[in-house]
Amino acid sequence: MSRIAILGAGAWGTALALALARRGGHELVLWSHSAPLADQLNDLGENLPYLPGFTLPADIQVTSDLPGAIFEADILLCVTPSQHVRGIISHIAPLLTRDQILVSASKGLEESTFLRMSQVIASITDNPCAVLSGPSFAQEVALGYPTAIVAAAATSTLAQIIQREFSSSLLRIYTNNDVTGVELGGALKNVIALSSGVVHGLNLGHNSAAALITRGIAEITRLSVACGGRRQTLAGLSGIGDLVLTCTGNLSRNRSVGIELGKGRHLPDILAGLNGKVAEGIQSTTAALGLAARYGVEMPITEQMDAILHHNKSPKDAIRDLMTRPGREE
Ligand SMILES: NC(=O)C1=CN([C@@H]2O[C@H](COP(=O)(O)OP(=O)(O)OC[C@H]3O[C@@H](n4cnc5c(N)ncnc54)[C@H](O)[C@@H]3O)[C@@H](O)[C@H]2O)C=CC1
Ligand SMILES: O=C(CO)COP(=O)(O)O
Repeated sequence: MSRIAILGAGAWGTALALALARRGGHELVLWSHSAPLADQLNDLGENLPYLPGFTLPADIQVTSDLPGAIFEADILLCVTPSQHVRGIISHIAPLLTRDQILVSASKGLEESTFLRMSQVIASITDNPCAVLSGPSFAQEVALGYPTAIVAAAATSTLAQIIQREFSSSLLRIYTNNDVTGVELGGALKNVIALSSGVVHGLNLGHNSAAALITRGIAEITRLSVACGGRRQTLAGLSGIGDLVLTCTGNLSRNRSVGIELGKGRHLPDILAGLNGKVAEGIQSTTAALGLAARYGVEMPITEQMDAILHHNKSPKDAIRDLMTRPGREE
């Protein structure tokens, strides 16, 4: 039996803990950065703030003791919001043994450095690192609905270890050795999901959403290829798969934030209503534009999203400016 430490007790960490518990075969520890939340999880057996309605099996250990959680863990599944990954990995790096595997399931870019999560991790430790990404609303995974995602690692051996350890009849895992494409697909779809929410909030119908999904994958692919990813990866689960899910699914937080922006609400008010839940696209928009500038890649939707989020541009003006750009070949 291997021991898996799940670092992050938000919706996704909790849903993965439930999926792994159902699968069986692992000793599971779920770490929360918040001691009161860990106590509440232990007392109630339910994650009320982030994933209410699901009972955590008693054999999942819940703790806020980070060194204790990672001690003798074979796999450390890092599933905190992206902007906290550096702090947590820096904290545990001196405690890691060489063969402990790190897996990032966070979907975002570091706002200040534009780095993907596996790059953040590699800048701190040489431990093996893989990535999990793909279309997977936490609530649906917790409900046990069939879900397919990708395990990406530089070597197929490592990707296959993750495939083997996480697969079940409800969670199908494909492998991929294009870590760059898989991570950028997962992070950048959040930016387009925000924009898809904006057109929904403006009541602009289905054509506009389909246009954003299609032109969104075009700009995600351009940037990913410029960064060294494979075009084909963006046609997969962690590209178009996750993009379609989050641009159309009502469970997407990024899309929900976009809807509120489209309705004319201000970002600080919307964020206050999220009660600590993350919409990663907000920070990833800034980082994506930074990468786009570095590689000379055109990202018109991301640019307009940045203007709405961070420069008070009105959503209506942003859509008008997208529609009136000079004509292009598809
Ligand atoms: N919710 C979902 O359906 C999915 C989420 N993801 C990704 O998983 C990552 C985590 O998202 P969720 O679990 O949804 O989060 P969430 O929005 O449910 O909860 C926020 C999390 O941030 C934690 N947090 C707050 N301050 C912190 C700090 N200072 N240090 C460490 N942690 C802190 C909270 O304890 C909580 O675990 C994100 O990158 C997200 O994109 C990926 C797939 C599905
Ligand atoms: O990544 C997700 C599903 O694959 C969840 O998307 P949101 O963060 O927009 O809710």
